[in-house]
Amino acid sequence: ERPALQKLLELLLPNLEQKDPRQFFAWPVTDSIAPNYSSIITKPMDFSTMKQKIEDNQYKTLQELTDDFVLMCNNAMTYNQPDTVYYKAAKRLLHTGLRTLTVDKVRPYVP
Ligand SMILES: NC(=O)c1ccc2nc(N)sc2c1
Repeated sequence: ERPALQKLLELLLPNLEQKDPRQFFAWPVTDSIAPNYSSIITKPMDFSTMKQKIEDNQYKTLQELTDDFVLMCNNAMTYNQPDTVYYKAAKRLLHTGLRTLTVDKVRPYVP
């Protein structure tokens, strides 16, 4: 049986993945493409892992998925230097992705 939250997350994830057209965040980063990655980044995260966690019903709230999304972006801004395509893509993804995940609480709706 698929809980309502799981269905919502299955709808949201593709929207976030589309914001990463170069698929820098699609799969776990390997030490072969990123030297010493596993010794620098203690909690790796990527979209394929997030998808598996959704399917395994491991997210109990939207905030938990949001936390993994932020972790994924911050990892890239930790490992990669600011002048790299990876850092710049992570910074942009973080901001555009958070708009999708965060209902706009700043300006309450005035009917
Ligand atoms: N998500 C990342 O931090 C990331 C992704 C891909 C990639 N390819 C490299 N040669 S370094 C690198 C870092």
